[in-house]
Parts: sequence; structure tokens; C-alpha cells
Amino acid sequence: MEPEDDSFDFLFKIILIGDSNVGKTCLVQSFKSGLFSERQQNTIGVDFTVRTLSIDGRRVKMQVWDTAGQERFRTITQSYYRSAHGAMITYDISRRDTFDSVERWLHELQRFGAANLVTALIGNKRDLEAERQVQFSDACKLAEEQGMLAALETSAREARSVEEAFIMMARQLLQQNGLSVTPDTDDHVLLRTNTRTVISGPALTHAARDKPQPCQC
Ligand SMILES: Nc1nc2c(ncn2[C@@H]2O[C@H](COP(=O)(O)OP(=O)(O)OP(=O)(O)O)[C@@H](O)[C@H]2O)c(=O)[nH]1
Repeated sequence: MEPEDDSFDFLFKIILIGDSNVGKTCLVQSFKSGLFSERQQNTIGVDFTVRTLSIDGRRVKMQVWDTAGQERFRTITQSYYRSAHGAMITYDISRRDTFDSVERWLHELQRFGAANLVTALIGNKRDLEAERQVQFSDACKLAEEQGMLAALETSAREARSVEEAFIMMARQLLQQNGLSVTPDTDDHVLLRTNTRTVISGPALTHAARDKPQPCQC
């Protein structure tokens, strides 16, 4: 993990949204420290974490906003949407209802988020395969229909594909800022079948929704 320091070349603000208990706080902790702790308090309002990544020699500071999934905090959390560059809409692969909520979360982003917001669909708790209620193909389909950057499955518990999700977001935002980014050929390769990552298009944002790209799952 890179040492934290104050200098950076780019700063991106990423917001995590999704129903309560899907594992947003655990994902952020995993990204920050690589650790998983079983017992988490429900987030009150919004929590804030920072980690600087090194991508193609550029220091990319990721400011991550972990929002409360509970309805009663909705007014507070919505006020953070506008300044986000990227949003991860998170659901729990073992709870269908959390996937069914994704379109509602997308609608909120459309209402309150920036027009060029990059969105990714994150199916967390991939370790709970035996309790799976959402097929990855359904997530791919939805991500494609909604013009999202990607659909990924993660496990905060096993630290699987968590870092990749944030790196994918950072790379996309770099590209969106006109920077060339080398193809993923290192350890953080995306589009690997074992991470079950699917990029649905090169630069899909809300603005590009009317031009869907083929899903590769
Ligand atoms: N099996 C498994 N459990 C997980 C995983 N991630 C989180 N959990 C558990 O899911 C529960 C909820 O996790 P949180 O991170 O607090 O969920 P949240 O989405 O932040 O919830 P709110 O703060 O209410 O929005 C906790 O009991 C975690 O231990 C995972 O990848 N696998």
C-alpha cells in the first residue's frame, strides 16, 4: 500500500451509495487499509476517507465518501452527490431487494449528481455464493442499459476486487480528463474473468446513456 502523503496530481471524489448493510463501509475500509471487521455500526450521515493511488506515475488522490444507506439520512447524503466525480452504486449479491433498489439510486444520482458523473455497479459479498440472489448477468445487463462504466462483484470480507474497483474508477476519470492511461496490463488488470469485471464501454457517463456499448459478460 502506498504511503499517504499530501502531494497529488489529481483529486477525485468518489461517493458510495446503496441500501443499508450492503457493505459500503467495509468496502471503504478494505480500500483504505485492506482490513475487514465484522461488526460495523450503521453509518450516520457521511464518512470520509482518503487514499492516494499511483497510476502510470501519477499520484491520484481518492477522496471517498461513504454514505448512510438508511432512508432517514437521505437529505444529508444527497447533498454530497453534486461534487462527486464518480459514484459506486452498491448492492448485496445475497439480497435481491438491494439490487432492485439500484434503479432508485440511479434516479437520485440523475437528480442530484453532476451530468458527467461516472457510475459503477458494485455487487458486494461475493463470498456468499451459496446465498446468491442476484446473477452477475443481470447486473451486467442493468449496467449496460443504464450506461454505467462497469459491473463488478467484490468481497470486502476477502478483499477481492475492491482495490480494482477504485482503480478502475480512477483510470476512467483520468481518461475523462483527457489523460492517456496505459491499458491494464499490470496486477490491477481489469476485464479479467476471475475478477468478474465487465467494462461496458470506454467512457460511459450519464451523458452517454443514449449510446449504450455492448456488455462483455
Ligand atoms: N459476507 C460478507 N459480509 C460483509 C461484506 N461486506 C460487509 N459485510 C457485512 O455486512 C454488514 C453491513 O456492512 P456495512 O459496511 O456496515 O454496510 P453499509 O452498506 O455501510 O451500511 P449503512 O452504513 O447502514 O449504509 C456487516 O455486518 C459486515 O460485516 C462482504 O464482503 N462479505
